[in-house]
Amino acid sequence: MTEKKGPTRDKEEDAVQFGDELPVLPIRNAVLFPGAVAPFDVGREKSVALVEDVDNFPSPVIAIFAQKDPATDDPGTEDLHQVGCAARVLKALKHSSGNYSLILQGLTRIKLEDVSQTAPYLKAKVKKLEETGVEDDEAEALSMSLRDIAKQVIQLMPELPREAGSLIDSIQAPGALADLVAANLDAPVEEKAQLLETVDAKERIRKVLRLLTRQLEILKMRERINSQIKEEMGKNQREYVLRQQLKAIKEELGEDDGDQGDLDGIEERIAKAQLPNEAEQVAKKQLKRLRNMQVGSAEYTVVRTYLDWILDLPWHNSTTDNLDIAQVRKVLDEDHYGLEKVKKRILEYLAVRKLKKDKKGPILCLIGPPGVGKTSLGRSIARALGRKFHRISLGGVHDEAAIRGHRRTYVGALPGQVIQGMKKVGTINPVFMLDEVDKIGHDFRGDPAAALLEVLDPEQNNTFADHYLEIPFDLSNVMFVANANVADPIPPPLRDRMEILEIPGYTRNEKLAIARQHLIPKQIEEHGISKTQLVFDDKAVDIIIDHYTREAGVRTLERQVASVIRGVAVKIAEGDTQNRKIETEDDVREFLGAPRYTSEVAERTEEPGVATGLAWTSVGGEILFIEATRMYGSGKLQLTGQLGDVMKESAQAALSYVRTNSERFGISKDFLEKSDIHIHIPAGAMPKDGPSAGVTMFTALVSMLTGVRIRHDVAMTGEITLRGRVLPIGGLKEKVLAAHRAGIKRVLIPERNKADLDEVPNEIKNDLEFVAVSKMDQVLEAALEEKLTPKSTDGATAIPSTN
Ligand SMILES: Nc1ncnc2c1ncn2[C@@H]1O[C@H](COP(=O)(O)OP(=O)(O)OP(=O)(O)O)[C@@H](O)[C@H]1O
Repeated sequence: MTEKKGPTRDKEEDAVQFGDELPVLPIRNAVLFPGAVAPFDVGREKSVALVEDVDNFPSPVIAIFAQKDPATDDPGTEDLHQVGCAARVLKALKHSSGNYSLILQGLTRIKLEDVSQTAPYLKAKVKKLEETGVEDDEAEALSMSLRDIAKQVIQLMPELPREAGSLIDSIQAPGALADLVAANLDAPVEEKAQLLETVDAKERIRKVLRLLTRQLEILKMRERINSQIKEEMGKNQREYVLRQQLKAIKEELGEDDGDQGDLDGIEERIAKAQLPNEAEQVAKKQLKRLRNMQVGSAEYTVVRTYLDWILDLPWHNSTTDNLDIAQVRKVLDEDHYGLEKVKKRILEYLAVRKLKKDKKGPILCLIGPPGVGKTSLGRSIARALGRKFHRISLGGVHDEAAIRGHRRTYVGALPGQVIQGMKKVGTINPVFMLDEVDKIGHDFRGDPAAALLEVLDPEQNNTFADHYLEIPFDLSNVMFVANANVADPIPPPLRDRMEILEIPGYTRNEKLAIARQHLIPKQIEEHGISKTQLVFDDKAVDIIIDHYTREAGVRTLERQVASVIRGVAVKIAEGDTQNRKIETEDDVREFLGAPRYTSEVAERTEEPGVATGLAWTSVGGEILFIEATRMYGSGKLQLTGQLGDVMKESAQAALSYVRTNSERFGISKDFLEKSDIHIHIPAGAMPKDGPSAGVTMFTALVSMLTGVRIRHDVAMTGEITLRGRVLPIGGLKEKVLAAHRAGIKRVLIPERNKADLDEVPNEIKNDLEFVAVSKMDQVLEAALEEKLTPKSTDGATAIPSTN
């Protein structure tokens, strides 16, 4: 739309007089409409001749016809559209080149008729075409919509002059309005020529409306696209400008904006890292992505972190194993006292590894109560082999992702503990300790045990797939060692892959030796005290073991020793130069306060009706007291102390056996007639179950009913039957150790458990008297202070007034 409009179109053309014959000026690529004022450049020979002759015309009016084909240089009438526009030459400006610029004002539609002259320029007869079409309501309505749409178009075309809108308002005649809009339409010459040919005003408006509406749609679309682009550009531009500013500020402050350099650094690292093929491909691809990303965007950070993970992993780094078995034995002995069986098995395991290079072997799993040195044995194996050590705690792990990581699509995703551990140790062959495999759980987030199986399986673990990493990682050189408190809860598929090595609790003498040889020297050194400044006498260590700890392992013992040493350290730091020897009860009390545990067996079993039993828990063996009492009632048996079903049933069985044999034991046979019996096992917060307390409950009942006390130095364990037999139980070794710790002298064990005594250390066996029993009568004989006298009369034992 390059034409400029003249002012309103009045009936001026009618005033213009022109004869039938007019000089013809062919124009290319444009159509002149009546009422329009437009500039034209004229350069063709004939056209220049025409312009130069204008002054000789009776009036400066010429005929303008558009060429059909703009390429025709010397058009005849057949090359022109047959409808054109008479125009007045308002101005003719001659250029130095000889060309002219004309300003023409379109006057009226004309039709080309006969040619009267072809040289020096075209002249032809023309016929004025009168506009047809009545100015009725329809014409009015059509021009209103034309005005409307034209205004919308003007709004969307900021390049048009502001007055265009008011110009449209000022033209009333529908035909003239159609011409005005047609002249300014963005349409091909062919279509404009057709508009010029349409003499009927209403018809013309319709055609213009069609073209204009199309233009409006195109403009709206352009607007939409523009605003979208602008929006995006705006965001990018803003970020770009801010980044440039940030860069400038950093430069001003002398800070290095090393992102690009950073990426070059990564490229170098990839080249040097000798990654496996797949990892290298991935790393290169990610680096390429990174280079095309906005530095500091969220995505950039994610990719950058991922690349760091790939590059930080030990794909090749390894330590050389020291498989000198004698040397390994020396290190294990240096770190741990005793544990002969376990150490022997570890040495065998390593010896096989030395001879047979394939890495398939069972996973060693150390099982025992807390503080017996399971974790520290793992550390010791690593030290002996010269490998790095890493510990993964599985206690309470419910989620598969803890082992195998989260997919990178998660916000804040990370690899699982295995890959994290590999990065931390930095070698492909560390010793990995899987802590507390018995505490592993599973829920809706997947089964960590299944993931762990994949980690441990030598068939699969050379291509371990972490969800975050997504590149296979070789774990086949890792030596896995597991530990747990008890074997039962370990998921069976995992247990199948493991070779269980049991570490029972320590005896008192072993604890003393461990303290003397390991814990005390280690703690003294850790606290920066010299060996002369502080000496522990064995007697003091015994006191700590007996009165300040009650455990199967040595963790509390180590803590208490450390407490004493800390106390001494404070004194030394305060300027006390005196060398100390911790020897007596008072010395210990000075640093540890009053004793925590006293032997309560004697005290508890002072009265009839209390028996000492032996239990086995995940933290080792324990002694427990079973109390029985009787009160007025109607023959009910009440059981308290959080007992499981099996234990309750064994209490029932014990009572039934007493009832069946009451008279033999010297108990009146109607002892239940007017009384209730209550059996309680204190330490009620701890759930207890299993049949092995049957013997103890039976003994407590008989003692209570006969009034004969149980020997305070006797403890017992065993399951009972209604026929009075004693059946074997589990965990004998732990139970015996617990009895020994509690100062018991005589232990009653089921006959069929006698073979298990082989596992009990000799020093303990020497301290204790074992009575193997197969019948309840034997139990009573060995446990009660007095022999029972059978009853032949009906005199029931009195119900105690207290209790
Ligand atoms: N036989 C031993 N010789 C020397 N030190 C020992 C021995 N047994 C345990 N210790 C020491 O006792 C402390 C506790 O051991 P550790 O932490 O390995 O126990 P743990 O069995 O792994 O316990 P948990 O099951 O609670 O993890 C460590 O300092 C360890 O060195």
